[in-house]
Amino acid sequence: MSKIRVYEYAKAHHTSSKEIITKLKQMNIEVSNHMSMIDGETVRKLDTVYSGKNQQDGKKNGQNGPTRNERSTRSETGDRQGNKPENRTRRENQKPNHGNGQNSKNQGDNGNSRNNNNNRSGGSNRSDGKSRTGGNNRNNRNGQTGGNNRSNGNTQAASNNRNNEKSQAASNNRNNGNSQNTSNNRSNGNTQAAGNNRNNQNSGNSRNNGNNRNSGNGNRSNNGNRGNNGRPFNKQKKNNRKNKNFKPQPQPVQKVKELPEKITFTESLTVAELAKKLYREPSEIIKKLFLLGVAATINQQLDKDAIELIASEYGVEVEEKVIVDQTDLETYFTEDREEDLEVRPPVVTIMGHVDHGKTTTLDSIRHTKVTAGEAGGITQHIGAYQVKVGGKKITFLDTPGHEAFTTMRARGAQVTDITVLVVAADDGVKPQTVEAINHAKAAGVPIIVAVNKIDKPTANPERVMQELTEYNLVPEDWGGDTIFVPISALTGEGIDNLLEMILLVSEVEELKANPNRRALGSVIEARLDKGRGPVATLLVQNGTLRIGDPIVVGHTYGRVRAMVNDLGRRVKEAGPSTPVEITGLNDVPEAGDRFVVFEDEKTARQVGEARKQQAVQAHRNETARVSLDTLFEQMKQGEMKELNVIVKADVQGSVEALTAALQKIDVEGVNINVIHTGVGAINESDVTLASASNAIIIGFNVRPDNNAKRAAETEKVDIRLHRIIYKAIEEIESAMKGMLDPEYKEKIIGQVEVRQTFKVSRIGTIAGGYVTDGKITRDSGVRVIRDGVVIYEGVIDTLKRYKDDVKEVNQGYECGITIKNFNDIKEGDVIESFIMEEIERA
Ligand SMILES: Nc1nc2c(ncn2[C@@H]2O[C@H](COP(=O)(O)OP(=O)(O)OP(=O)(O)O)[C@@H](O)[C@H]2O)c(=O)[nH]1
Repeated sequence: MSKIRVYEYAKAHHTSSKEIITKLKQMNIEVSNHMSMIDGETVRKLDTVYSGKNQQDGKKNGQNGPTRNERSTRSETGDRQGNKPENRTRRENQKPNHGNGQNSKNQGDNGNSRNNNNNRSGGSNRSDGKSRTGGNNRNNRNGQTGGNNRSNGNTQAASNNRNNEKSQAASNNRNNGNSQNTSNNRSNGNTQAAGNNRNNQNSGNSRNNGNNRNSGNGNRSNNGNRGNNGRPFNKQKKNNRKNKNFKPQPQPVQKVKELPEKITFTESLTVAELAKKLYREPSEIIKKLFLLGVAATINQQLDKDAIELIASEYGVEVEEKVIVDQTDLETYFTEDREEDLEVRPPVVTIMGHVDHGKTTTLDSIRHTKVTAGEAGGITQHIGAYQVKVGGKKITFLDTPGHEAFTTMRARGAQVTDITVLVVAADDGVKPQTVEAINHAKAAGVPIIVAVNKIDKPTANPERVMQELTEYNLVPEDWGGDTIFVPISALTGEGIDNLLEMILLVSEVEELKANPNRRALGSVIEARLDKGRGPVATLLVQNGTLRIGDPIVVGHTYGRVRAMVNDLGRRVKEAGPSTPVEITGLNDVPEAGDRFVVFEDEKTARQVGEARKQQAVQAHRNETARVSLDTLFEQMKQGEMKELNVIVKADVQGSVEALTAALQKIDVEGVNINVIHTGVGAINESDVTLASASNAIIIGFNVRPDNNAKRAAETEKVDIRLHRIIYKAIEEIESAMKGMLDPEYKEKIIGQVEVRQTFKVSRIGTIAGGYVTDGKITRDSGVRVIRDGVVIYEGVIDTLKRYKDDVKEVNQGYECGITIKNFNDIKEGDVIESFIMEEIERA
């Protein structure tokens, strides 16, 4: 036997998936849920249990009701073979009755009555004579052919048959809206006791309950009932013929909609929603859930498991639709299958200290390689260029420096594969060299060191190597794994070697992309061109970009109108790692923005417009960066595992002391990671790095310069300034423990002009004043200002209006004030009232 799903097996064996799963567990066969596949072997094992059990079920209790088709088949057999199989059918039909307590009771009764009925039918044979035994079978057969009534008529009162006739006719009509049972009830009502009718009502929709009903009737009415039964059975058969294969809910007479083949949902469905999708009454779903041990209300949300379980009960396939945020461009940056990947050129950024030769190196590479290789090309600055070395391409971002690199990274674009760190051999490691190292390390990008200016007589490459070992950049010759290439950007010496090394590292990095998909990548730079409109240099990071592609770039969108490469040539397509300048966007994007090509322009426009809206909204809300104030919250929510810190101080000694002390802080769950240290003022580069790495900056005896201040404000970077090391440590530690004291800010709330003073023994000097501005409150702090100078600061002792103590006095009113421990108040003094307000933490 081939593989089969648990629920299919359960269906086929008239049992619940749950029971099969339990049974399998008992057999030590693990299945996760009802959708799990079971193999032939397992099926055989199950068969040993269920094939026997089924028969028994059939004989003994029929708890696991068969599908109706089966039921009808059996009843058919029963009809042909005699009472016993019919009896089985009836018992099996108990299942639908489980729906509510009353029903179950009835079932029990019915079950009994059914049995009894069989007995009775035997008995009835006796009592009714020929009519019953023969009549029964015949009836059923007749029922099939439509001659039922007549055969019944032979044995019973004609009126009964007529009733049946009528009732059936009526039932056919009525059934359109109601259950068959009801109709049966009515027909039975003519012939039977009212008690039956109640049973019928309880029985719910199932036709089989009709049997029960009939069974419950006295012998006298059995014939009539059988007549009734005959018809439904008959109908069942017709239905059976229609649906050869299993159809769990074929209520043929009712206009119940066919079950859908498949239903879909996202996240969850309420019982009512699921019922609607399955074209079933919610009560039916609630019953099923009840049988599965879940007491649910109509508005209850069902989880995926419950939905699948219920759907499997009906044999309906379920598909969960995961909502993808179409506007999140990151979701399009999906992994490719290994077999679709092809090697792509590395993207290289050149970093280093001022004047160490970054630009000269970039120019040197470009001139020797680009112009020589691509004859006739007029190099054009588009923010990046490609060179060919031995048939392999390398892409250089030609905005040197780590600022651009980190700005891009801060915007989520990690475009660089390899960093070339240019260090002048005559100058050695300088602050920006260290910054560059830290920026590259924070981004996890491999570093190749280009020791530049080796043509200079003062060049000392050894010293550079020595100094860099301090930053874990150890040359291979010295047992490390960093590639050092001595070059002279000016003379071109060593440039070829540098390029070779870049290719070597890129090979190790196994840089690959899939050229056969819609393009995705990042913006290198963008500007507004007077003639051409918005112009953006895009770096294709995956896929192939083509002219005419509908595209979303950051918060802009459009269609790629024209593409120009770094040689100023028009191109029709650009593969992975290729920089191209495009036009056709509706607005100017920003460097570091992501771009994604869409299938059609409509979607691109929708996504682009939605992103624009979001950007406006986001700008209003401003994303929360890590700050000491929110650190504890983020730690609690498990968002922070590592606190990135940048340390800037006045002297190297302080930097080291502070760094060492920070690293010793031991608070469970969070590590402190000092990503960059430096001597001197906090600069813009520190802020960009902090922003890109979600770090906080600690300044010791240093201040941020104006650019840094501005950048920190816009980027929402938390800068903490200290003059005492242990205070800095304490602050971080308490922030990590969630014990940062609230911050207070003074707020001046009013001014009182002293117009008179009264000296009262035992009380002191009372100032008779007039509130000229704002108000003064009983609990506010006060400052006594005389001739623009604060002469006393304290708190109010009493505040009165006439003789009454008051809580506050507003502008335009007079009041009497005494100040605690201060009696030197004079006419003309101004009493300033203030309160300390807690600053809301971001
Ligand atoms: N002798 C010698 N001079 C060099 C070499 N490389 C660069 N220079 C000189 O060093 C100076 C600075 O070079 P740049 O390429 O502008 O340095 P940079 O790192 O780009 O400088 P910034 O753009 O200011 O950060 C220029 O005068 C270059 O001519 C070299 O290999 N040898």
